[in-house]
Amino acid sequence: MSSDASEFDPNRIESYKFPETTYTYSERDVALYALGIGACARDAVDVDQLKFVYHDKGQKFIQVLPTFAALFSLGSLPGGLGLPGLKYDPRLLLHGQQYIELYKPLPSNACLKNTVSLAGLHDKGKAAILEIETKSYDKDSGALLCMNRTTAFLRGAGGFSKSSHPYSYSNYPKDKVPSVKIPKGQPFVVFEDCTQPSQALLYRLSGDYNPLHSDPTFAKVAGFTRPILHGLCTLGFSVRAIVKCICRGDPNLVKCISGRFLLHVYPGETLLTEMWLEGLRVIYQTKVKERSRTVLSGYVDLHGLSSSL
Ligand SMILES: CCCCCCC/C=C/C(=O)SCCNC(=O)CCNC(=O)[C@H](O)C(C)(C)COP(=O)(O)OP(=O)(O)OC[C@H]1O[C@@H](n2cnc3c(N)ncnc32)[C@H](O)[C@@H]1OP(=O)(O)O
Repeated sequence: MSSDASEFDPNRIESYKFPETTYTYSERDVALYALGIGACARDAVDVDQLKFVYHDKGQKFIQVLPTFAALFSLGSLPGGLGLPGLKYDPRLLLHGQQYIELYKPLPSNACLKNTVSLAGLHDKGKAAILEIETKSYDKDSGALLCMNRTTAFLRGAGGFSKSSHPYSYSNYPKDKVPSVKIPKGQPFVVFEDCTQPSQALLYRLSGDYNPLHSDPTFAKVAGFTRPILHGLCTLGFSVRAIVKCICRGDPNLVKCISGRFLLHVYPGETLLTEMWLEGLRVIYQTKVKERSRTVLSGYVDLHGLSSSL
């Protein structure tokens, strides 16, 4: 049976072969990203942060924060989500989740080859959930550096299932689904950080130019009183807090990162990142202080613990 080209067609989406893409970045991009997620904003000589924006203490290369890897996922989709069979309103797209596995320390400049595939597609009735997997290889050495699984929550695009059973496709086992239970006890540490009113305007220069984060009229159509912060910016603030407080500034202790965006953040709001340590897993949740609302939760797995902890 042929389907109408303007219809949401899960089979066409599933069979789409994404083109391979390249993504090149320099130390300038690394430093700009770090500033975009608030590094050194409160203290320009912070010993745990300066190395992410400057050749501190004569270091040869600027160090790379682990969440920088998330940029490769959006960078691997230069045409955005214009997939055949995917019918949705781009104004209603929200970032739902981000999952990152890091296999090697990220170089401070590189040319990457990205392979992209569909990781999941789910009909939630009021929304469609689309998951995209990106594997990033160093083009010169061929080494696999990291994998991203990016989840888009497409409001209003659900209801496309053809049977009574809601459509659900995943290319990874269900027990690998990032889920997190926040412990009942007091957090091991809480880190407070202020986002700036201009935070999203700075962060967008790292490559996500969606007007949801900069254009007041667009933001209103999307259902917000003003432009909201990029989810990946909030994730960057939270993981930077974990690198500072638990990894004692060492970005290479981070093995894997998982986060679910629970509520939007307005630029200028204060973020409180609460962290619990369970073995080599840091469970975290981030709250907006002014509204007492949790906006992000997830976990970060570490290779080991800093000896000074
Ligand atoms: C793929 C590449 C393109 C990515 C482009 C990224 C562009 C960047 C955009 C942004 O940065 S937007 C800003 C960051 N994101 C946000 O601010 C979103 C914050 N979250 C919310 O507002 C809400 O959580 C929500 C996403 C609107 C969902 O809330 P809602 O109340 O509508 O959902 P529920 O009724 O609780 O759940 C329905 C169903 O969906 C599942 N689900 C809920 N939240 C998420 C989520 N964040 N990610 C993935 N899935 C989610 C939930 O489990 C339910 O499923 P079932 O349990 O019923 O099976």
